[in-house]
Amino acid sequence: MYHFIVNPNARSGLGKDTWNTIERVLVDKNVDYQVYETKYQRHATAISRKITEQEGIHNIIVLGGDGTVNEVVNGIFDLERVILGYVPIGSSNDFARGLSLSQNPLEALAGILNPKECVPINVGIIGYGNQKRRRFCVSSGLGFDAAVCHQIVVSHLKTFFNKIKLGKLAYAGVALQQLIKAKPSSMSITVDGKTTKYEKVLFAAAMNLKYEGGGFMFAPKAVVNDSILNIVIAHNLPKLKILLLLPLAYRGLHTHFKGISILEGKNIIINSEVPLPIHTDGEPIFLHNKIHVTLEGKTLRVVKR
Ligand SMILES: Nc1ncnc2c1ncn2[C@@H]1O[C@H](COP(=O)(O)OP(=O)(O)OP(=O)(O)O)[C@@H](O)[C@H]1O
Repeated sequence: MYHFIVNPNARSGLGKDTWNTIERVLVDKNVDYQVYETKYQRHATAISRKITEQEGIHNIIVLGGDGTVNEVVNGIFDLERVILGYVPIGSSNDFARGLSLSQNPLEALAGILNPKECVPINVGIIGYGNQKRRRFCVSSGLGFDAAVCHQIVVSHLKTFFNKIKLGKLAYAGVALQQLIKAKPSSMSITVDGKTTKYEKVLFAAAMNLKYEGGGFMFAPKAVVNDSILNIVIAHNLPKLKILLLLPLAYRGLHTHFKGISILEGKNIIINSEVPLPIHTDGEPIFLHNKIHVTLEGKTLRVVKR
């Protein structure tokens, strides 16, 4: 039995259309499936928790964007008892990009129904506030990148630009606006017990996969199942230089420049002098000074093709 968790609203309604196409194939092929459409924020977490609380191995297929994958993974009761399939239709698709999954829905479905390769992936955990925790698959961090995610959610720009198939333009516009507003902060970053102080940090992100923000290859050396997180720190950078580095980051070339530091480790504590927005897989969480990032002990199997 395949459990499809579908965000009909992903990419401003494309989720529903894609599901209709997928469902025709499932009916045609006589596949045993159950569909659950998400109706509100975090609904996908409740659905996946309910499915995975049952005994046995569960085939869960997510149809949505990175945010829906994040919500589903946060609901999984036991990571080792799930095989996750993914039909990516979000605006960012960094999870699919980082794992080199097909971004063609029917091709992705064919792989899910007849898998040739599954990859075990590490799952990150961010701790913040009063003992709150969230899992992530792509990245989690604080500062500028999280501020962009916040603003995207409150501005409705993404809905408009998605409708005219230019979702990425919404991110570019908001990123520019947030860059102008950004006030870099001092941070002390402890990785596996070693603390380094950084001045004027624009953002610090713990990355499990290479890409975030809709295709920025911020961590070119990240490997999804090496049990190591890459911590990308952008610090002491004039804003004009950041504008020049962002396009280079699409190809991972920003790492050659002063002001970009990348650390590696699995137990990370970030203390910021001022409270900053934080995010998990692009889903915003409000302002915090301190985060603790690490990895789950168990991996999650994802159908690759
Ligand atoms: N029925 C719904 N109506 C409105 N929002 C929903 C609904 N179902 C889920 N959501 C919320 O939509 C948000 C974003 O969804 P998702 O990530 O699937 O698509 P996206 O934003 O288009 O893609 P991406 O995250 O890759 O940019 C999630 O935070 C989720 O909680």
